[in-house]
Amino acid sequence: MQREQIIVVKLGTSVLTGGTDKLDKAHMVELVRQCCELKKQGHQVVMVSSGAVAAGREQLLKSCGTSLVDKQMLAAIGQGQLIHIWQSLFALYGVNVGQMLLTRADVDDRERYLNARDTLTALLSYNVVPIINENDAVATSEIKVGDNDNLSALVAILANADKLLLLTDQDGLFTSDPRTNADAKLIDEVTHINDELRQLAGGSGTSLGTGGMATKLQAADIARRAGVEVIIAKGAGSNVILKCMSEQLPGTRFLKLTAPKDGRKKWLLAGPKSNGQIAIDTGAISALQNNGASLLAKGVTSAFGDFERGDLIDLIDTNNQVIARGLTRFSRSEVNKIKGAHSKNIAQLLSYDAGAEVLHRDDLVLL
Ligand SMILES: Nc1ncnc2c1ncn2[C@@H]1O[C@H](COP(=O)(O)OP(=O)(O)O)[C@@H](O)[C@H]1O
Ligand SMILES: N[C@@H](CCC(=O)OP(=O)(O)O)C(=O)O
Repeated sequence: MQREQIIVVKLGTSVLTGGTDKLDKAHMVELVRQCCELKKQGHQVVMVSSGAVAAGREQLLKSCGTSLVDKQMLAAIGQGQLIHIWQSLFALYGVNVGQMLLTRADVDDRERYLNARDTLTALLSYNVVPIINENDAVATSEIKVGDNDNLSALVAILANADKLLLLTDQDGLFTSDPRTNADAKLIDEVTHINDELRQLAGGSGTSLGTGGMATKLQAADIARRAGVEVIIAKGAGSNVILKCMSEQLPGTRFLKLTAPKDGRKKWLLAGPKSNGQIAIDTGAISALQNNGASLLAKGVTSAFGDFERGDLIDLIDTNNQVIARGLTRFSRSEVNKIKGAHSKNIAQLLSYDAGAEVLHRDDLVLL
């Protein structure tokens, strides 16, 4: 018997419509049945459901544009319809659902992140299935997560999940888009996500999906760092969710990494937008990566962007690769004054004593 787990199931538009221009309600029943079976086995289920725009398009019964405001309008029409369908299907099994519509701002701000986390935890503690989507009707590009793959990774972190199932219209990540390359091979296990792998993952093959495999890979990268196992698999067919749990399905499995124990570090991984970058030298990188050290001014070579004390920034290496992120103790102009300086000279350079660490090890996560 498996240990009880928290499982986030992300259902792409492709799964919910079966590639048509309508929601495939018969398949939605099948997905709900499996979620309820998991609950019977003692697991907790969180659903991240796309499909609001598709449902809106179906309701409007006439073609509508593809501009941001058109999509927002379709989402406003479709989200109510979508949650109504989920609610009635789960009710067949006597299971209640709770809707949460999130935007980037709900995870960027630590207070709002904690509020969202508390709501999610409370829903689970009452045996309710949270059904989550982006709040498309109000989210503009500045405050959007932008795709439900990345949103589901953030949800997996919020829910402290064990597994994230990204269900889509392909068996998993292939060596190239199988829609355009018949020789593409399924990659069944991923232990490292690097640029080579990222180049294999293309965008969506249809006008319905958002982000394609590229955003699924980004999501897998975020979630696995937070200790969540990620599986990309095909959402069509029978018993897909149950088969994913028992590893019987073709799919791409991303092995999880050791997660930081500290909740604040997990929040940093959930990816609040960074306000700038601090470039550091190889000595500093080694101290951070090998000794878990804090970042001292001595290792800083330059600073970019517009950041103040307490803002989230990325630490980059000499190839501009982000190697860590965290909360800075100095603004950009202060970092520029003290970069390369020995800790004992900082107070003199700034004319006040603000400590020696640019980023304290408690406030940073390695990537
Ligand atoms: N390397 C790849 N392996 C598999 N699918 C890929 C790859 N590159 C791009 N894709 C495309 O990603 C699509 C799935 O993403 P998307 O259309 O956003 O679906 P969803 O609605 O499920 O999120 C596939 O149909 C495929 O065309
Ligand atoms: N929030 C949008 C879906 C966005 C999205 O990422 O779509 P998909 O790539 O189909 O998972 C909607 O409900 O229509």
